[in-house]
Amino acid sequence: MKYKSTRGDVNSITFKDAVLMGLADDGGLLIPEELPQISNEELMSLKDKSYQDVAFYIMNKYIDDIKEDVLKKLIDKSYKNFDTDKVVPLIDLDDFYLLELFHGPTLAFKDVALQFLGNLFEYILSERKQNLNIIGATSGDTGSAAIYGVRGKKGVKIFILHPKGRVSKIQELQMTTVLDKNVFNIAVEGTFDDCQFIVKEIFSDVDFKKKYNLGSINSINWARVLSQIVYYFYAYLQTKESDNLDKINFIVPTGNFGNVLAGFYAKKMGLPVNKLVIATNENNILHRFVQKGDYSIKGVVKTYSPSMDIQIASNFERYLYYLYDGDHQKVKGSMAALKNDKFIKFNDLEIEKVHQDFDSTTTTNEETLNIIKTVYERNNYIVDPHTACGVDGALKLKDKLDEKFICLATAHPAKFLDAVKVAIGKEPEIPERIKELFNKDKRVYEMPNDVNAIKSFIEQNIDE
Ligand SMILES: N[C@@H](CCOP(=O)(O)O)C(=O)O
Repeated sequence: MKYKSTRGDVNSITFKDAVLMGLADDGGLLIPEELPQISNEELMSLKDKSYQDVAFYIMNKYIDDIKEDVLKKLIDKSYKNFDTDKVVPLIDLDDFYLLELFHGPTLAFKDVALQFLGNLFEYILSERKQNLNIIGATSGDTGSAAIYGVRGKKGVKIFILHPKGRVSKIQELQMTTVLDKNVFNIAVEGTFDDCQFIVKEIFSDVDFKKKYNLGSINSINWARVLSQIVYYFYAYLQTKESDNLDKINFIVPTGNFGNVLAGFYAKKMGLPVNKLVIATNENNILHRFVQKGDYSIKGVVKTYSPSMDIQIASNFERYLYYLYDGDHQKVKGSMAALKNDKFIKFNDLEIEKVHQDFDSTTTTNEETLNIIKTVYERNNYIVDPHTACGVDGALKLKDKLDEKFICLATAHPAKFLDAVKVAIGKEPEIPERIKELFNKDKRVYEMPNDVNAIKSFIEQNIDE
């Protein structure tokens, strides 16, 4: 399988090169040249297989420059640090299923991809005798998952930008208490969108990127999306509906559009999915897009689900490529319009096409708290505020969509103690590894929202 850019000026590169390139050198995002298909027979042959086996089967369709036995080893190593054999267990709560994606080291779905990406980087870098300087932006969960994915790996430094005061206390501690010399946490005076903008600006300086071997751990990186495609298959295979190959809806709490995009790829590969529902909080640009074709950027508001406090979803560009039937010029035009005019215009035909695959919901802060309470009282189960947006969406759409829902439970509630306490009057059970964070030393660099200042900080601390 070869990879190309959504903007058309990078073509035919290998999987390993795509992983190291991160953001395509023409400013676009890398996508596979073809979409591998999976037949119903193949799908059924995966039933009762382990997560690792399903991961190998799906990923191997997209990777032809890593030997099969090496890929298997990388996958096995990546899921050793999860606290359940199933890696991502599916819970049946009668009205809907919950896919628990938070059993990795940092208790969020990001671990599923970032444990793999850390091992993949290590393997490719040692093969090429190369160093890597990772630069990433986080609204809360990616940062710690990336740091845990690469800590202790040789030849890697990592710089993570987070919006100061806009992540939860636990999310902040999970990042800033890692004191390894190769880890740099930068708290930026701004929003996640500002952080992501800075990262993309730095990557767009291709000379700088090449001089310092810059790499990406955000879902800009194709390997992130690929690892996440796997759990859509694995989740489906665990449902009762899969016995008859019946369709199912997935509802995905959405910020940067990487997670739901992975579901889109799974659907395009042949997984029996009815709708992928984009669940947003009050930062609901993607909901306005799906419902009315209104993709206009408004200010980011702070919510109980900070990881989704995003207006400019980086993976949207990958989806645009498919919406525009592979027209690179149209993708470039829309991305330029978004940068300059702060909106993209869509026509009715395009929105009709969006509705073939997607539906969407939006959840207010108040509704988020209500849902945490409702699920707790009804099911004796505590969902985190991001998952709550998904569950809220599933309940809102259950009369419209007949098929059963799988709600992606994207984080452990202990990461959001304050919100949970407001909702149900008590804290969830706190895992030992979270309790320990409160007694640890911290290191964080506070910086202005300024590309040049951050670029020169990185340059001073980077390896050539
Ligand atoms: N919600 C994310 C934001 C970054 O998204 P990514 O999927 O591109 O890494 C976070 O928690 O950091």
